[in-house]
Amino acid sequence: PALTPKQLIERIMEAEPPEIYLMGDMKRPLTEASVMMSLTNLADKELVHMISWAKKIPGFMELSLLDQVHLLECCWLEVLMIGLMWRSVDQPGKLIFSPDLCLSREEGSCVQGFVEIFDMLLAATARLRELKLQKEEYVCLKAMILLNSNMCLSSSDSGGEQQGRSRLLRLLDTVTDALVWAISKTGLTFRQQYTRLAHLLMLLSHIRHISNKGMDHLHCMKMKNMVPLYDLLLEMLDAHIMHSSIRLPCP
Ligand SMILES: Cc1cc(O)cc2c1CC(c1ccc(O)cc1)=C2c1ccccc1
Repeated sequence: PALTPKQLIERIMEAEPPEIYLMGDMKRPLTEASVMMSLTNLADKELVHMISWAKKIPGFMELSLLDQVHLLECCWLEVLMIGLMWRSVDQPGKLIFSPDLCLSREEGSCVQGFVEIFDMLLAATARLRELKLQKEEYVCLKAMILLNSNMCLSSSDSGGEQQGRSRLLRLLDTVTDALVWAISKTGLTFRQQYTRLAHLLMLLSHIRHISNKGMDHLHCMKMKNMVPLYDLLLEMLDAHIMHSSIRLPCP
């Protein structure tokens, strides 16, 4: 039986991952190495929760295992980043990586090449604040990032693949219906509702852009042995590098 938009949102809200504490792992003073070490430590923990989050999204488990892996490989940093933005929405000028790891852009500048990406993250976060993003809208957007990451690593176009693709698109439509439902609860006029839908969806292209910049930066950090990427993270990073055509030289 198909879920109503309200029921789908309730299921996705329940799937939300817990807040991760670094447990005092953040060594002061901040150095490039200590920041990247802490972010790697944090992200590695978050990825474990991200996988169980995805499996709780109704319909995700019905996709082929290959599709499930491809979607997560493609969007994991986008999902981490929209989560970061959501946690930071009430604290202008700061990025709340975790309750015990908040960085200002000055502190971020201690990592070479970080401040440009920080500013993009802070600007996108300011946009969420301006839009007064609701949690119901946030969880729909995050699920759309996963389902819309378009299997950028899509395999051959066999018959099964076509069936998988149409199932994925139907799933994406159910989350779109849930987002439209969440927006309709904000008491806006119809015109204001579809304008808000456009504003929220346009944010997704910024998040993809910031994630691509972050992935390039992370790759350079890895090449400089700045981040001890753990197995899961290494696989995720390598999947991106393997499938990205042009690799800019590390600055
Ligand atoms: C801007 C930038 C540049 C960069 O090189 C790396 C990262 C980031 C942000 C970020 C991040 C981590 C956790 C989050 O919850 C949200 C974002 C990471 C990062 C670090 C190590 C492993 C994985 C991801």
